[in-house]
Amino acid sequence: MLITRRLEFDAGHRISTHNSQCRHLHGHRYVIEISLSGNIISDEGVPEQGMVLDFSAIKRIAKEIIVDKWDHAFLVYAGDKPVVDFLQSIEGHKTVIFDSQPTAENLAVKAFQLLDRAFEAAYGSRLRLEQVRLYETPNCWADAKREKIDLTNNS
Ligand SMILES: Nc1nc2c(c(=O)[nH]1)N=C([C@H](O)[C@H](O)COP(=O)(O)OP(=O)(O)OP(=O)(O)O)CN2
Ligand SMILES: [Zn+2]
Repeated sequence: MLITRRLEFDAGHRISTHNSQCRHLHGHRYVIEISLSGNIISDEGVPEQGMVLDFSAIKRIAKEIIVDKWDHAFLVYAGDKPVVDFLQSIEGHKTVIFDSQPTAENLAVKAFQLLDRAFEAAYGSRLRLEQVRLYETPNCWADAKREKIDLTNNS
């Protein structure tokens, strides 16, 4: 069985190497959809009877690991030096520095790597993170699927 929980957050970014609009500082209402596979719990009378996992448990982990950290932050590539320097000159600014450009693709992969570790720590082999879908706009999204991404570089 596959279940999915959707959450939303706001963040700023730019793609410093982009050849058009996206090189400018701007923001998005991002949407993240987290899909997990597992068996439906059939134990009689337990709170999660009939569920793979309570959707609120997915929300709790996603908020702690991704949403609360990225929401109202500026997501910036470490190699985008002018912007990194600018953001660091603002005392207390909420900035998240990535080792790659903050495209929908790279953010989906990063979210997958972080969430995979968290769900594995919490639920072991009972559940498996299968996909993280990240919408940058209602019309543009990227899917990080387990079988398609590198899980070795997840620092
Ligand atoms: N493959 C990717 N292409 C682009 C990315 C990306 O992350 N991966 N990102 C951008 C920009 O960040 C940009 O904000 C996307 O905006 P845009 O292409 O304008 O998307 P819209 O949904 O707003 O498009 P409309 O045609 O205006 O509806 C660019 N490319
Ligand atoms: Zn953008």
